[in-house]
Amino acid sequence: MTFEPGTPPDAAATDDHVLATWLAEEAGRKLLEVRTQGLEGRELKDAGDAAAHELLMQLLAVHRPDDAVLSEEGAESVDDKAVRRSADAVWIIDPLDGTREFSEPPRDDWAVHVALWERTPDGEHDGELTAGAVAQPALGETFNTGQPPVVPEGTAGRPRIAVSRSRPPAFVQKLAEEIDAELVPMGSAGVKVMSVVRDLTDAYVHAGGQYEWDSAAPVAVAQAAGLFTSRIDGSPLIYNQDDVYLPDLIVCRPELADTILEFVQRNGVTSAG
Ligand SMILES: Nc1ncnc2c1ncn2[C@@H]1O[C@H](COP(=O)(O)O)[C@@H](OP(=O)(O)O)[C@H]1O
Ligand SMILES: [Mg+2]
Repeated sequence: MTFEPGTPPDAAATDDHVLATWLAEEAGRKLLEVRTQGLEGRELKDAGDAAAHELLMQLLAVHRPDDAVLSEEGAESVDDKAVRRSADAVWIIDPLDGTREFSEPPRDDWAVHVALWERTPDGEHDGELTAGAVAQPALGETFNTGQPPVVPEGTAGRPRIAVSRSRPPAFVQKLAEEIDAELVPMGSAGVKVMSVVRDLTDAYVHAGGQYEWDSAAPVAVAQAAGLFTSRIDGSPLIYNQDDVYLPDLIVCRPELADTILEFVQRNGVTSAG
């Protein structure tokens, strides 16, 4: 059966958490369909990126016509950026995070990210993340800020650190040796953050490059679940900036934060990794 977008729950008209969750799940359904079309490699990656982006843009135009959108797959013009920077509400989306893993069925470590940034004129920064959802369609799970996940009690004796499958930063290897942690490779920034939420790992530490869309929705969910989140220098993660390059982050169980921050500082780790 060919995918047709459905209609969101009534609550999505006024509840951004519900809309974010529904959008991530609809894009996930679309991506699962694309995966059945017999494409491989680069063609499958490109088809997935494009299909999920177009669907989310179309649905946001219908359901939140007044809001701006920042998408990994959208080439942002100077005018688009001006609109986004002056908007009161900006959806920050990564239609397909973990594109490489999406193109390697039956891997399930890829995700759809949908986050909402809202302006807070009296806040310390221009605004903050106020809603988000991370769908892992091949797992049949969506994590969201409306019903924040409950992080289980830590089960691991040794800490486990989620890292990129394809480009694990060298300093994370050194951190793991120093604190006797195990490295757990997997695709997708969203999946790595959700692995901390799900107690499959205890931390995700990254530097060396990433963009706002790679972390916005996962960080919104992690914050709602009570996890520690920051840049590697301990400063807050700030979204909807002029330059959307946001190359480093830490998401971890609160009890690990001091250890990781102290390691980063002592070893002079920079956002370049
Ligand atoms: N050094 C880097 N520079 C730019 N983007 C990076 C990066 N390392 C990871 N990313 C992005 O972060 C996401 C997770 O990567 P990884 O699975 O290797 O941890 C990927 O998003 P996309 O799949 O949306 O491109 C990837 O492009
Ligand atoms: Mg991404």
